[in-house]
Amino acid sequence: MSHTALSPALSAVEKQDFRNAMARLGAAVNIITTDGPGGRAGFTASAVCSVTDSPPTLLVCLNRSASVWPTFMQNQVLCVNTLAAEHEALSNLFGGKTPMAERFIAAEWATLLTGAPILNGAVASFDCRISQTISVGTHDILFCEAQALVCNHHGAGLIYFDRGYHHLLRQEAR
Ligand SMILES: NC(=O)C1=CN([C@@H]2O[C@H](COP(=O)(O)OP(=O)(O)OC[C@H]3O[C@@H](n4cnc5c(N)ncnc54)[C@H](O)[C@@H]3O)[C@@H](O)[C@H]2O)C=CC1
Ligand SMILES: Cc1cc2nc3c(=O)[nH]c(=O)nc-3n(C[C@H](O)[C@H](O)[C@H](O)COP(=O)(O)O)c2cc1C
Repeated sequence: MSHTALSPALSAVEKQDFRNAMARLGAAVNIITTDGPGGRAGFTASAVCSVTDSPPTLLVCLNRSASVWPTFMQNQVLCVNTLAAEHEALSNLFGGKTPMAERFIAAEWATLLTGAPILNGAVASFDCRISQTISVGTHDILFCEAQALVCNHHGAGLIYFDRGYHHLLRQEAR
């Protein structure tokens, strides 16, 4: 049986159409930090998700053209700091272009096991070692095995949806 390929004009998804559709997927906002021999760095990421609880693993997608990419590759440790509603301005600071020292001075940080900066007041922080990296297109998928956790059960979460920030409150807190 022969198959007729769809013409590229019908099957190809334009980059901008893909982005417009992706903008409709609400996602938590995170600041991903690292520290170690390569120095300290951090960036804002919405492309983060849970992979498996055994071993406890998340993934983070990082654009290889980001200024922070070499630092993460050198350090091989990172912390996924999931932001609270109050961290909207911080999210923009870590979202690109701002010099690294100016990003970190705007908040308070601690460390746990790996030395990656833990953000004070984050709704959750996952202190991780990078266990595996896979390149897909422009991005690297970093598989991150949690070594230690901080979980904050109070306060509102921060969601990025339709190219804007939204605050999430538990139903009973409204
Ligand atoms: N996964 C990523 O690398 C993301 C990058 N961004 C960057 O933040 C800035 C502002 O983004 P928006 O206001 O949401 O407008 P936008 O039109 O650039 O992006 C809309 C949506 O498309 C997806 N997206 C954007 N750039 C992407 C990329 N290079 N690779 C894969 N998916 C991508 C994201 O889900 C994003 O929310 C842009 O520079 C964008 O590239 C934002 C969200 C995710
Ligand atoms: C809301 C938001 C979500 C983002 N999500 C991602 C992401 O998941 N992956 C990524 O590589 N960049 C993401 N970015 C862009 C990076 O934060 C930005 O490229 C990074 O700070 C490096 O910028 P620089 O090269 O100017 O340092 C996001 C930006 C914003 C504002």
